[in-house]
This record gives sequence, C-alpha cells and structure tokens, in this order.
Amino acid sequence: MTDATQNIGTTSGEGQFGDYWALLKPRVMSLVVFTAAVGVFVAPVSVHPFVAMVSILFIALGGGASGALNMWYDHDIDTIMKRTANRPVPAGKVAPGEALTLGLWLSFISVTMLGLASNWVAAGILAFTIFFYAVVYTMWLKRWTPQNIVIGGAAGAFPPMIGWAVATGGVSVESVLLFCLVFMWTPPHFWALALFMNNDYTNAGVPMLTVTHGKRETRKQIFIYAVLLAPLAIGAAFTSIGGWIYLTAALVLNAKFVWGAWKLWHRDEAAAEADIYKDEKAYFRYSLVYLFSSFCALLLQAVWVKAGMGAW
Ligand code: HEM
Ligand SMILES: CC(C)=CCC/C(C)=C/CC/C(C)=C/COP(=O)(O)OP(=O)(O)O
Repeated sequence: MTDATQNIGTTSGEGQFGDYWALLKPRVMSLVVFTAAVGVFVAPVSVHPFVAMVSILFIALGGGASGALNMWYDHDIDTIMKRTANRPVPAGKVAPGEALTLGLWLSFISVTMLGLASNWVAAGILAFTIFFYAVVYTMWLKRWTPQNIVIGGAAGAFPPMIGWAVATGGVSVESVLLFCLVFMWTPPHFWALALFMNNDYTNAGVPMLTVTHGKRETRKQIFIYAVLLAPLAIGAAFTSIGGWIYLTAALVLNAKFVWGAWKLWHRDEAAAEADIYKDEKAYFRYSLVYLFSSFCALLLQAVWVKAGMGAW
C-alpha cells in the first residue's frame, strides 16, 4: 500500500514513467473510478458502450489529475510522513512544478474531453470534484480542521454522481444517495488508518482527529459514522437502484462494518498498541472490501433488473 516507485537514483525533473504514473495515485483512484463506473451502469438510461468507456477513462484521468495536484501541494508534509516520504516529489524524482503542470493539464484535458464525450453536467461535476479535492480539501481543510476528511470526503463521494450524470445528463435522488454512501463511509475508512498512522500526522502537524481529539474519540466517531451509514446503505435497497441482490449484500456488509466499528471502539488502547494495531489495519482493509462489494452488488442488481428479471 504505497505510492512509491522503484526508480531510486533519478534526479529531480528526470522522472521516469512510473514516477509520473504514481503522481496519479492509481491504487486509490482505481476504486474511485469503479464507483463512477457503477454510477454510469446503474442509471436508468443506457449509454453507448463506447461513450461509457471513454467517459470513465476521462473521469479516471481527472481523478489522477487531482492526485497530482494533491502531491504537488502536499510535498512538504509528504516528506515528513514515513508512509509518503518516498512518493515521487518528496523522493526528488519529480520536481514540484512538474507535478503541478501535469495536474493542471490533466484537469483541463479530462474535464474538456468528458464534456465533449458525454455532457457538460458530468464535466462540471468533475471540475468541481477536482477543485474540491485539490483546493478545498488539500490546500485548506486538511491543515486546518479535524473535520477535514468529513467535509473533504465529499470530493471522493462525487464520482458516482459524475457517472450517473454521464448516463442521464443530470442529478437525481438516487445519485445523491450514492454520494451519501461514499460520504458516510469515508470517516470510518480514513480514521481506521489514522489510528495506526497517527505518529505520521502528529509529526507533520496535520490536525487529524486522532491528533486533536485522541484515539478514544476517533474510535467512537468511527462507530457513529458506521451506524449512520448502515440505514442509508440498507435503505438504498428500496429505491429504484435496489432489489434483493443488493439488499442481501448490504445487510451482510453493513452488519460487519458496524460490528467491526463497535469492536474498535471498545478496544483497549494498550492492547491495540501491543499487537501493532492488527484490528485497526484489518478494519481499514475491510472498509475497502465494503465499498467495493457494495458497489459490485449495485452493479449486479442493475444487470439482473436490466435483463428483465425484476428487482424482487
Ligand atoms: C477524503 C477522503 C479520503 C481520504 C482522506 C482517504 C485517505 C486514504 C489514505 C491516507 C490512504 C492510504 C493511501 C496510501 O498509502 O497511498 C487510503 C487508501 C485507500 N483509499 Fe482512501 N481516502 C479517502 C477517500 C477514498 C475514496 C472515496 C476511495 C474510493 C472510492 C478511497 C479508496 C482507497 C483505496 C482503494 C486505498 C488503498 C490504496 C492502496 O492499496 O494503496 N479512498 N485512503
Ligand atoms: C474524479 C475525481 C476528481 C476523484 C477524486 C476522488 C478523491 C477526492 C479521492 C480522494 C482520496 C484520497 C487519495 C484521499 C487521500 O487523502 P490525502 O490526500 O490526505 O492522503 P495522502 O496523505 O495519502 O496524500
């Protein structure tokens, strides 16, 4: 789980392809793009497969662009944090100005091309998402408030709405619901990681909740968001994008998400430290399985319904 590349030894400004690729945060963005793709396919309007494919590609490019802008701005704190120290910019493989240029160009290309390939509502939401992650979250919230990832999480929640807009040209209750699923999922996802990466954030002076309010409060907040997410996620089964396949998956996935959060909350801090945050790491990994599986279930449900088999 690292963005580091293997090109040790190149000097600033002489990065290799792998270094520029790493600037796009490909691993994180793969799941982001998947949620966007599901947004395209669960929408009630069929899109030409070529338009769908090209649009998803440009959403991916926009996500990558926002990652490069984030790595440009954050290279000072990325140098301090162990997890990020060997990213291309802090490692001296790519000059900060290059990351900025790449981010700006890819933003421009992705938004323009998405507008031309699908529609300008989708392109507008993509532009706003890039702005929200790169400027609102990275440049402002991240270094200012422990609510950084709660508010900033909106950036990661927009992609399914972009996908939905690619198909329908607009926004609807269902696409807002998809937004809410990712939005409410983000705090447990990130704070689980913050519990075992707290030293990094403390050293870099980033006011994550674990740093400002401590791990006990963070554990409680993870549980609260998991509990708030569950009825939304299960409730989605009873909307036009739901049905029995999704409901079955949502019941199992959310039960495990809430139960895991409950256990994290009641975990003794000394015990957690003694076993090097095994449960916290497992919960972070499960957060990824949770989101991926929930969106897989939505996709499967849509295929089932579109094949004429009915939602229930
Ligand atoms: C503000 C919102 C979010 C924050 C602050 C956040 C934070 C993080 C951090 C710090 C990591 C570790 C990354 C690394 O070491 O490179 C991570 C990993 C990951 N995140 Fe998030 N995340 C957010 C939203 C999302 C969203 C919306 C998605 C997908 C829909 C996502 C998917 C992933 C994936 C797939 C990984 C694992 C990457 C790997 O294996 O290297 N994250 N997240
Ligand atoms: C289509 C589009 C524009 C999508 C953007 C989606 C998006 C905002 C994803 C954010 C996920 C992410 C990498 C957060 C990392 O936070 P961080 O920057 O604090 O983490 P770091 O310490 O690993 O850099």
